[in-house]
Amino acid sequence: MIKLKNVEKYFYKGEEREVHALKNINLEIQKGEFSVLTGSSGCGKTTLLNAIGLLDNISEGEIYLNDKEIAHLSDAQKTQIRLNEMGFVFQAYNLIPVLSVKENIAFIMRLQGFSNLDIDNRVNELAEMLEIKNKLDTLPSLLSGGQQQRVAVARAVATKPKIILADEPTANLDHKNSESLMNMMRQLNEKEGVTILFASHDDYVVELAKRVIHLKDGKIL
Ligand SMILES: Nc1ncnc2c1ncn2[C@@H]1O[C@H](COP(=O)(O)OP(=O)(O)OP(=O)(O)O)[C@@H](O)[C@H]1O
Repeated sequence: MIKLKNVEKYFYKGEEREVHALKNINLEIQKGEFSVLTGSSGCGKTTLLNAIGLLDNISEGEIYLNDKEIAHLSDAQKTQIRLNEMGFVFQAYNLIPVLSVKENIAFIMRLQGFSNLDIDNRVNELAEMLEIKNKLDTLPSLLSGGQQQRVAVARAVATKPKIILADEPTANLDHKNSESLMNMMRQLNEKEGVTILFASHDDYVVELAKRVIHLKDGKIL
């Protein structure tokens, strides 16, 4: 469903100094995969996730989503693809502090114009699966880190996007919460068939993925 062809990314720092952050990346992610991007700090994991998620432009190459080239669309078209086809989970949970947990989960659904009934049903279904049902009326700041990250996952999957991109989703969690978050993402992958691609340098988290993609110095090993 996702295909990268000869993708290159350069960052320019000042006039001459450049960082060649992605080098000739060729990668295919199939529908329903549960994959992790791994490698040491600075190897390009975030850059690659941001490229696939259309959060940053690539310097060369092509990116396809279901056979449609998406890396060279207009900003407005990219925004539509991000909104309608992708879900994002970041290490800082990026929840909206003034909205309840329920409204945070519902946020993207509201942007997409789902009915109140559909929103209620979906929020309840996810809250049950992610064990945050008794927290729906709470503000995010009153939750633990693990609970906040589960809300972020619920928000990302609420509209049933084609792919979830997660950058170090367990970075701020202890071992127990990391394990529980990974199990929940895996459950979502298996129950709802969501394609998941996440970045992590935590060996223990990497082991829980079904496919491991190693990056080193901007290249896939
Ligand atoms: N905005 C930027 N401007 C200049 N250089 C950048 C920028 N973003 C990333 N880089 C460089 O690109 C390379 C890849 O960085 P990236 O953040 O993708 O690595 P990473 O594998 O995600 O690292 P970490 O595990 O530490 O988050 C690094 O050399 C980094 O310094």
